[in-house]
Amino acid sequence: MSGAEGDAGDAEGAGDAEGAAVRTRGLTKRFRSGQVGVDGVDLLVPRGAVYGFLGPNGSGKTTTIRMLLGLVSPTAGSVELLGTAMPGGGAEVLPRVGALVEGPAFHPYLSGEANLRRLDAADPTSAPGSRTRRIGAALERVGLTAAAGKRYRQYSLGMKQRLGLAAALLRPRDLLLLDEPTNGLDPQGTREVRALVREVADAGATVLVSSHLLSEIEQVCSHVGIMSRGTLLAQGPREEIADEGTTEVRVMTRPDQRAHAVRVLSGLGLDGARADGEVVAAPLGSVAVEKVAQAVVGDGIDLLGLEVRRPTLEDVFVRLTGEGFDVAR
Ligand SMILES: Nc1ncnc2c1ncn2[C@@H]1O[C@H](COP(=O)(O)OP(=O)(O)OP(=O)(O)O)[C@@H](O)[C@H]1O
Repeated sequence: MSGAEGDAGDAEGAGDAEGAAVRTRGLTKRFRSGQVGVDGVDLLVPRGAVYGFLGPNGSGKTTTIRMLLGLVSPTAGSVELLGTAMPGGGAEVLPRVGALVEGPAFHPYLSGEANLRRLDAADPTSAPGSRTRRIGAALERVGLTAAAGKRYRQYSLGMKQRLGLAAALLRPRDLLLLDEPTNGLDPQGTREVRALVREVADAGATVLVSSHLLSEIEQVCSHVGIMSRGTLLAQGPREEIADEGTTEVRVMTRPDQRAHAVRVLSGLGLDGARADGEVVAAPLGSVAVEKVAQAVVGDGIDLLGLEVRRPTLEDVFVRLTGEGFDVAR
């Protein structure tokens, strides 16, 4: 795992920093109120990554994404998108960047389709001749074809999110920055967003996608960054981050045999063996799981089940912060 504390050596290991799609150094935002929303964040999103930008509500994800896009000016620190310094290089690089951020400028009385038409027409680099086809394709990709003619103000939150995504996808992008794209979507919509993220990544784009719901996004990410209270606690390839957690063995026995099972596991050198609800659990360490099974059965305990539980990102998050992650809406 790359420590987020500006450990350049580790951070380079997460990808070629020169070829990073997003690179920030010491990115900081102090609001007028004096509150520090983002504090010294060194983001490194390698090209081609799907980077899950994870953290509970209020941890600083939106403010960071807004600073990446030049919508909020940092108090300190620097931003590079696709190798170009922001905000100075915005005119050059932003056409290659699609963004979904809260409150996009959609007109409430125009239909979804008419809104996209306006946005597309405002883009000096988009060809008018292919506009209708481009808009139709974007609406189709986000599943809004049927609601294309409905006024924006009549859209549900999920439909608004989809239209925001369609706007981000109006043209081919090298980088997509999506702030909470699954907000307001039902499970089916959430699955569709994941599929869409996979699709644009497969086509070669880099995607940074924020979420306060780990479970919604974790499976689609190649990399993750974990935010808490304005700081980036960890970032790197997802597998490496998850490996920082502890693999546990969980033994199911009859209730009257649990204390006995705890003793057997402790006898194998598994420190921290304990009865945990219906099971007896312990960090597995370097002990092979079959040894655990043999020892339990060998000592006359009825082994009703055995599970090896690999650490999830949520376990890692809880260990790093001492706090729970939002797991439900
Ligand atoms: N304009 C502002 N003025 C003062 N404080 C702000 C402002 N914008 C955000 N904050 C504060 O900065 C912190 C980070 O907010 P931010 O919206 O970046 O978090 P987030 O991780 O995106 O959360 P969420 O998932 O709820 O959007 C919060 O404590 C928030 O209240």
